[in-house]
Amino acid sequence: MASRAGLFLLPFAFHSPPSLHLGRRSSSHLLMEKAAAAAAATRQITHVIFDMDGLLIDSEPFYTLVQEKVLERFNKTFDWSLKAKLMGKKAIESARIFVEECGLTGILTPEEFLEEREGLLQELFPSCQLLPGVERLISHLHVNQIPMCVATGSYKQTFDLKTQRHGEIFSMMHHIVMGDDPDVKHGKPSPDIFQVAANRFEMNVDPAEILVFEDAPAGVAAAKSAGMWVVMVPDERLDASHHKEADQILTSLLDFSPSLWGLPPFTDAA
Ligand SMILES: O=P(O)(O)OC[C@H](O)CO
Ligand SMILES: [Mg+2]
Repeated sequence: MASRAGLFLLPFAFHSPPSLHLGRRSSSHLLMEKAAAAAAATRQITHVIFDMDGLLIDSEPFYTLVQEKVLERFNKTFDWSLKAKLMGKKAIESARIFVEECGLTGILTPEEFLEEREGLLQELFPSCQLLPGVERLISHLHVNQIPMCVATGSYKQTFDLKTQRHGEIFSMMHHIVMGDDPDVKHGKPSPDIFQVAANRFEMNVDPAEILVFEDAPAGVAAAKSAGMWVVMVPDERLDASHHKEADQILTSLLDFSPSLWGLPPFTDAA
């Protein structure tokens, strides 16, 4: 379980391929290996890819609220074990899972569910706020000229609604890849969206020099399949069994330490 201190580094030697995991250790082992891993960190991160929903902006509670509303009509309840399967996926893919898992096949089609959900979300999305630590980290990476981008399962239409108040932050991104991008054949947990995002940086980037920030199990799996490192910032209601694949778990981006990944350290005391 990630320590409440917020920093939990899975034990691995930084020079090993990011997909190699040694599994969990006791906490004392962890602390030793964390120090060893940090000291042995030869892997320099040169580029960063951010997930969006639930990582940069607080849109996930709106998805939960609306999905609860839809289920109320059928006297069914929504829970986090289902949410864990939906997060980060392309809209139509998560809709199919929702209808099937909730036993609504033949009653509500995924397309009908999406239409109802997106209709309810239209009013909520414009009030999406940035999550803690986002503005500080993105501004810091921008000032230090670290290339970064966004890779989100959100479609363009909902992306514009969610980000309309945060133009300055998203303007610091080199590019933004969305769920309805024609080059993204499969949604997370397929690696497609992170591979497309990596290929759109100015220069060829070794996936092992890319750090991904994600909140969802599907996103973490996609980043690992793409051969990248991944910091997971999960909602505290997400069961810890979904944390396994991440290279680091944080309770908030406020706890992120850039120098642990070879990135320029924060200079403010914040
Ligand atoms: O990839 P994310 O986390 O920005 O999320 C995408 C949403 O789940 C879109 O439906
Ligand atoms: Mg997300």
